[in-house]
Amino acid sequence: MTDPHAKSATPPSPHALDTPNRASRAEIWALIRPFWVSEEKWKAWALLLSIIALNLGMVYINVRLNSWNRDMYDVLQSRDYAQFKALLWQFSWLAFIFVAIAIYSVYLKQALQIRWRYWMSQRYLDRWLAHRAYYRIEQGQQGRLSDNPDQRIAEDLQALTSSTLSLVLGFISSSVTLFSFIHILWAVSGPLTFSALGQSWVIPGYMVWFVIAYAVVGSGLVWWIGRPLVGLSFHQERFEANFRFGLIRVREHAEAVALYRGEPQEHAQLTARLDDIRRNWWEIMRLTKMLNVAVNFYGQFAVIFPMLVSAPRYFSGAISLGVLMQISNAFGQVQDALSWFINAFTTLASWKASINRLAGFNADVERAAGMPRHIDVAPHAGSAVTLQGLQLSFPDGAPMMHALDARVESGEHVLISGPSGCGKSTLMRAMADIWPYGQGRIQLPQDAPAMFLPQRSYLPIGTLRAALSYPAAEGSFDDALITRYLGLCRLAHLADRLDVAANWSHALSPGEQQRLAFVRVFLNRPRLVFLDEASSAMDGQTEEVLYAALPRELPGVTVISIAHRETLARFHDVRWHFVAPGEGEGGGHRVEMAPV
Ligand SMILES: Nc1ncnc2c1ncn2[C@@H]1O[C@H](COP(=O)(O)OP(=O)(O)OP(=O)(O)O)[C@@H](O)[C@H]1O
Repeated sequence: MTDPHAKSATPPSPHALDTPNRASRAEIWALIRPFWVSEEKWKAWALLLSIIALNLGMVYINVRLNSWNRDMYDVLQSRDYAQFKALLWQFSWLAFIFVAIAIYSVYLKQALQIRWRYWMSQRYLDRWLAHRAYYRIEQGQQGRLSDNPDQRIAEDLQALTSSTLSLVLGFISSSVTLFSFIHILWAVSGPLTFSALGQSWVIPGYMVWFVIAYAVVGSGLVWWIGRPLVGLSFHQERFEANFRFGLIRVREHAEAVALYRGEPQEHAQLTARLDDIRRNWWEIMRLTKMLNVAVNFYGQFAVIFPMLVSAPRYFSGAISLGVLMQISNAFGQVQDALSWFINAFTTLASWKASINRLAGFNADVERAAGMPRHIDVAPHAGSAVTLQGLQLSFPDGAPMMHALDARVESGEHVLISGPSGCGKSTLMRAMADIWPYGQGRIQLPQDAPAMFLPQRSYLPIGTLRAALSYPAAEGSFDDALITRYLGLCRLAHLADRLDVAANWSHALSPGEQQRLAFVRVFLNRPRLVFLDEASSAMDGQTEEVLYAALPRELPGVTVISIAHRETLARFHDVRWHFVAPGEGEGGGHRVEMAPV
């Protein structure tokens, strides 16, 4: 059995960028809204409003610093030492408040972000694990349903929460900055008068128009050059995930790869994945280089541009040095704020992509949860397991098993046999209510807890005690009881390792893992036990010991087992044998019943 990380990962598709699900406004709202009206809402709103207040405080300090800038240069020009000292003090406390606000605005934003992400992730985990959506999404629906639920839950929720906050907070502070500094710029820049076409022209607040033109043209150019980077970085993430997944596969199947001497194959497929990363990375590098040319020229020129355009007024004596510096500073603020709006499109694009993928994931979970169940599995008051007109089909609707009517009395032991691939495990999946294809009715006794043992049991990574107790929580059983059953299942040598944490699916042999699964049965004491070749890796003698122990340790237990070894027949009362359909006879395998 594999590590849970590897289990949850499906091979990431390089086409994951193709997000056919375009989230509607209602879906976007449905994704964003719940947290803000949940039980967490008071803290969330308090944090958000505090952050907004801090951001507005920062804009205010920037406005104060802008006037300070003007005063400082004027004082320097007039060589007024007393005023110079006063301004230095003023700067000190302004800077102190600014630093404090800057630190706490980031800190509170991060706090809000983790609260929101945690809350959303919990909700998504609930939905993914409920109604066995996690299983149905993987089962038979590949290609149609969205890939990588693990990435949706881990990465997209993180991206959604952080990008939404950045966009909202950025929008508010950039709007306020823009409003405040355009106001200042308009007030201090004065009119530009010039002659053209034999006429005299006056442009009021001309710096405002210059900064708008500069930011729109400059940031627009930067955005236009950098636009393909959004897609490329998404691809990069996929390729990285693909590569990581390949490495995990080798790690998880290390023994099989080693026995097959599959290293050259593995090397080739890992190199192919690495090549994808490299190819995409070169594209990213090429674009980043072009982008850096634009960004650096734009940034550097922004330092002298406002001076250049206000120089005529300064040299004509219309404005002081302080005002020149104030214009330059206000120009920078307005330009930054405008650039934010232009660059926000990039963040918006990735935010929208995350939204689309999450909306797709939600739709898949809903579809999986609401998948029509033609096989009705229901509890009933009786003590028998009954199958009424149970037919099994393949996912495409082709018949797998003929209609079956059967009854398993409490305490009865049924052996299911038949050729490989005929549908034995599927019959058990149907009884476990995880196979939706087919029709008919299955009734299980309502007060009889059931336990299904597959050929390879799932062993959680953790202590041996936790693995033995699963699905019950660690600590549910006495050590003395665990030790007794370890002895019964011929695992006494593990008794002193109950507290050892390990990846037990790697540490134990397949036969030991199957014996461990039997310990679980004895500890959890179900009334119904389904064994799907659950002892196939054991030696015949141990297998018989464990089959014999079942009714002795769990008196009255009902056992339905699939097994290939004839020696096990004597532990059963009835045999259900799958018989292949004859020539020209459709409808899948027939099940014949006979006493053993
Ligand atoms: N998720 C699935 N999608 C499509 N076909 C499936 C799926 N699961 C099982 N099958 C098919 O259903 C058939 C029955 O499978 P099942 O696992 O029940 O066989 P089995 O009788 O238990 O075989 P074995 O003895 O080898 O374990 C097989 O042909 C298998 O390929």
